[in-house]
Amino acid sequence: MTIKLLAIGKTDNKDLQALIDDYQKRLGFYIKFEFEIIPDLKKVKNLSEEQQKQKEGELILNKLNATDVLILMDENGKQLDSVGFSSYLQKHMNSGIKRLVFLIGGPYGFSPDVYQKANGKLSLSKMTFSHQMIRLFMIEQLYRGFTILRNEPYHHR
Ligand SMILES: C[S@@+](CC[C@H](N)C(=O)[O-])C[C@H]1O[C@@H](n2cnc3c(N)ncnc32)[C@H](O)[C@@H]1O
Repeated sequence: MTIKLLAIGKTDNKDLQALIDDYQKRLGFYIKFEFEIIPDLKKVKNLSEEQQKQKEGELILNKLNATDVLILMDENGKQLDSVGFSSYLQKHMNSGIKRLVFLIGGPYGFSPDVYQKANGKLSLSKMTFSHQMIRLFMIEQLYRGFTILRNEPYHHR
């Protein structure tokens, strides 16, 4: 199985990018991992929030394969602890799917079309994080999940 993390908007912050690069590299030792950024929309001044979400949604849906399992990162989604998340990953790997896609929305969240296409929603907290920071938190949780599955001494229960 491949895990893909799809997000909207490039990170300009070099420190954040360096941490993402570090965890992305570590995660790559455990699983085929793809991280793709859809560039921010241009000329958004004249677009309402709804129109912006709709356009982002079209770009997102174009990136998906028919067989992908799509999980939206959403503060109102299902909450798991890290051990539970490692089991969640194992369950998806056992199910024989080709690619598990975790999607991080833009500043205003997801369009109705994207919600409709989703197979599930996952929350990292009831608090809202920036669309830039959540990608680091998610990659770290993926890495942590695989260290738990391998019984490696990164996660302390
Ligand atoms: C600034 S938030 C958007 C918040 C917006 N109110 C919404 O309706 O989603 C940007 C993106 O970060 C992700 N995100 C932020 N906090 C999260 C959390 N606690 N758990 C999971 N994803 C989160 C979601 O993918 C969200 O679409």
